[in-house]
Amino acid sequence: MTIFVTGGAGFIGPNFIFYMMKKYPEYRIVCLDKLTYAGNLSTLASVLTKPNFRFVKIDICDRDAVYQLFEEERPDMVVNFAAESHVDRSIEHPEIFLQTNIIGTSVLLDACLRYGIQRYHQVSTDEVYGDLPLDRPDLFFTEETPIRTSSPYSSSKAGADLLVLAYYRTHGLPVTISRCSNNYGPYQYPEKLIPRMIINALYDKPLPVYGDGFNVRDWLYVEDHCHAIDLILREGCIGEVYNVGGHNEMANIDIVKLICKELGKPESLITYVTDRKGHDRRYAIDPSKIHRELGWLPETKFTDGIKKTIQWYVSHIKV
Ligand SMILES: Cc1cn([C@H]2C[C@H](O)[C@@H](COP(=O)(O)OP(=O)(O)O[C@H]3O[C@H](C)C(=O)[C@H](O)[C@H]3O)O2)c(=O)[nH]c1=O
Repeated sequence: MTIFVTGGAGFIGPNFIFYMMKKYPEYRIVCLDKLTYAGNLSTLASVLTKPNFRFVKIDICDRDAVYQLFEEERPDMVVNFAAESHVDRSIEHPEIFLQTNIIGTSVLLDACLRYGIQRYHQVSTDEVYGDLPLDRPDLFFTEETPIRTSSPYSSSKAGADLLVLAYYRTHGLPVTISRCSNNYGPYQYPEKLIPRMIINALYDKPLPVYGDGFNVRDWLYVEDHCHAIDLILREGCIGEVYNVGGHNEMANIDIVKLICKELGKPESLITYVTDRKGHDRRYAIDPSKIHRELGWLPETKFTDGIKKTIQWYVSHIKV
């Protein structure tokens, strides 16, 4: 079994590589990564010299290079984590997001068609469903919730999802899609809420909270997400979408206060700043489909996951 993991030097990608190499030591993993600002080859140091691992610096938009790699390796599966993922950056530079997230996906799909594949899995996001109001805690995103994007980032991810489903319908390509909620854990680039707040707090720098701080996200520990993708690869139905959520809604301000408390830092570091344009209010996933069909549930309690995450950053940052 050879698996291509794109975006494997980013955040969720390397966590998935470690998860799979530990669980399936007989698999060959080929990591494809462009090494953008958010990628870091040293993350993969512990696996780089393993005989069943190969790293290839490659842009998934580079059709010739991608085809060449498919020719050499003939992968059985492709799991596509490669994406520009930061909403704020997508507002400033949408074109990079359209390029990597849509064109890159289309190149991978074409390569899968050309060389044949057992499974193409697209790692997507709950942001394709838009947002939910704060005063309707009874509402959740299901797989039937209409696509209704807010940002260039989520629009590019929705476009990619539609393309993936079109390759299933048109060509019968064996695809699956997972739409996850906000991930947290080790190796996340510190532009995202949790690592940014941990690192700023460690340096006693201001903690910039957008708007009123009451926007809600549904936090999922990255290892639980990796487990869900593994299950979808093995037992998921071709052509299906699975929502993967932490069932763990929290307001941003509560997370920032918790981080201050865990690190023994004063809440006076918290600074309210101008809100993100088009800022989604609340994300909340109904994970009942993946639970019912594949038996998956998030296992990591937020109180444990956030402690592990803080500990990881503390041990990797020199203050
Ligand atoms: C960086 C930052 C963020 N925020 C707020 C904005 C959001 O309400 C929340 C989380 O923001 P973040 O940018 O970490 O993540 P989202 O915009 O929710 O999107 C994330 O989760 C989904 C599922 C993806 O698919 C995205 O790729 C991923 O970036 O904290 C602040 O208040 N201050 C800050 O400095």
